[in-house]
Amino acid sequence: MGRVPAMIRVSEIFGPTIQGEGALIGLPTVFVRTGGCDYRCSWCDSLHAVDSAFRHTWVPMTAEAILGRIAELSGGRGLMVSLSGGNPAIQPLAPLIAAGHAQGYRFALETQGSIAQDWFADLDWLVLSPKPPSSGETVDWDRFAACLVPGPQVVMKIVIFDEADYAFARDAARRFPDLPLYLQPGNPVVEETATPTGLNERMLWLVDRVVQDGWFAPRILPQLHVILWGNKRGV
Ligand SMILES: C[S@@+](CC[C@H](N)C(=O)[O-])C[C@H]1O[C@@H](n2cnc3c(N)ncnc32)[C@H](O)[C@@H]1O
Ligand SMILES: Nc1nc2[nH]cc(C(=O)O)c2c(=O)[nH]1
Ligand code: SF4
Ligand SMILES: [Mg+2]
Repeated sequence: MGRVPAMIRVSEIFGPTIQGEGALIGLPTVFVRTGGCDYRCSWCDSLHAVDSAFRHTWVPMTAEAILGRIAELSGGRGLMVSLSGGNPAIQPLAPLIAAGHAQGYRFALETQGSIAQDWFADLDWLVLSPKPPSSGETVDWDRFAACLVPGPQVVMKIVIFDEADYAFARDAARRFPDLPLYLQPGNPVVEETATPTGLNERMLWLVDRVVQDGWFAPRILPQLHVILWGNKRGV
């Protein structure tokens, strides 16, 4: 009997669009958003992939089926695939990454760093996004450090809403001085039907804060997709 392929729980697959955040900003990307998360950040902009009330919308898919959909969306041309969620680290993604590489795709994975997997080593990019105090979650730094496997380009991306989050980012930078750091202002209005407000003001506050401190290591970037499309899903 053949092996039953492990199922990946998928909330949505969309693109190509541009990566709106962090190190790969602006790069044409297909997103695979998995369903389910071990965190529940107070300001999560992707609750439809976190809250179990949306569980009925998550579809179990094989790696082969997901690659088929990526190929449809990309016209079969290799491009960057972003594995996000929810927490994609809780899904069996190793076969998808291996088969996708063979077809010319590259893979970035976005995770909070709460769960490490051996197969992170097979990624091209690993975006670790430890959660600041405003999220209501608490980082286990030992678990976070366990995510730092050799292989992918690893970067850190931290969302900042307030002064306490800023202090958290400074502490994270002291703990992991070798990780390129991206700071991203938080979007406080995440309902799909609502228009985000005050994005410019938050960005300006953060730029000011960093520059006034003489802290010249991080890059400060807005969520480009939110500027362009607001809280619309699937972009
Ligand atoms: C929805 S999460 C999914 C991946 C993973 N669970 C994580 O948090 O890294 C993708 C990225 O969006 C960020 N994010 C979520 N809600 C946000 C908000 N309201 N404003 C700004 N960034 C947000 C997260 O911090 C993370 O960097
Ligand atoms: N365009 C675009 N860029 C993104 N970067 C991170 C996203 C995410 O929700 O993981 C995201 C997203 O949903 N859309
Ligand atoms: S860890 Fe990521 S997906 Fe999970 S609740 Fe927080 S922001 Fe949302
Ligand atoms: Mg998002």
